Amino acid sequence: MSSNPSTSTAAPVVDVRNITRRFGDKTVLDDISFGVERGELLGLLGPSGSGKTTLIKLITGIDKADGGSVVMLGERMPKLAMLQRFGYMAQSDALYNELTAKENLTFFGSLFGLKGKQLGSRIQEAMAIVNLQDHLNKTVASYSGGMKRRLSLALALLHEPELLILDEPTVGIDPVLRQSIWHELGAMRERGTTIILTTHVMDEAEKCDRLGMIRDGKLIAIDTPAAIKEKSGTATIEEAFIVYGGGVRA
Ligand SMILES: Nc1ncnc2c1ncn2[C@@H]1O[C@H](COP(=O)(O)OP(=O)(O)OP(=O)(O)O)[C@@H](O)[C@H]1O
Repeated sequence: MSSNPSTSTAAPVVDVRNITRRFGDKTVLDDISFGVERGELLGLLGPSGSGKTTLIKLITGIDKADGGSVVMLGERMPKLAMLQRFGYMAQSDALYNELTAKENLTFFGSLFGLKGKQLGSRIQEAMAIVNLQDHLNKTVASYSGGMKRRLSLALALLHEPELLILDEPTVGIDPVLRQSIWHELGAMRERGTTIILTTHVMDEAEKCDRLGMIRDGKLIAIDTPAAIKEKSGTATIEEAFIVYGGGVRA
């Protein structure tokens, strides 16, 4: 892996180096390093409170590390101008409830520089991906929790960013739609989109190119799901997590 992300075509899309984040006297992320390659789908897996969202916020530049660095697409984060270069879906939906889905999409689309016919067709495409095309003109206040998650995902996809950062994208989404969203994420990855997401769901973890397993703020393993299982001598990711996290290697 290149040490200079701005000069090599093989440079990671995201390069996290020795990241540490503390809140008060609590170390929430402890010396985490990894790179994400172009077109890779990296899953971050870990129990509640392990530090996944904190890590995502540091990558996006919403939060700043106490130590270490994040370089995204060759730029040291945080950097405001980078907001247009990636799509971000936060854990809690950042939507205007009193506006319709279309108005939300139009507003965020214009922030990303989309307008006219292009904006209109992107709105249709993004809403079709999350199967909300029939609910475009409803106010967000009338949406269910799962519909709001899906609209948040449509917003993150709207400007076809080269990097997608999704914090628990499929929470509250039924299994059928979850599968179709994963299908779409796979298609985007095939087209070269780099995807970083967090998940609690083990069968989703299996679909990632690589998995970063986080426990108590430490990256306890990062590898392909197959390699993680092989190295831990386990049949499932869930078991591997226990082996890595608890140190009770088979
Ligand atoms: N702004 C903050 N101030 C103080 N503590 C925080 C802050 N943000 C996060 N934490 C703490 O950092 C730890 C990691 O939180 P984080 O939200 O990153 O975990 P997570 O793995 O994303 O959990 P979940 O899966 O439940 O979303 C938790 O103990 C949390 O209480």
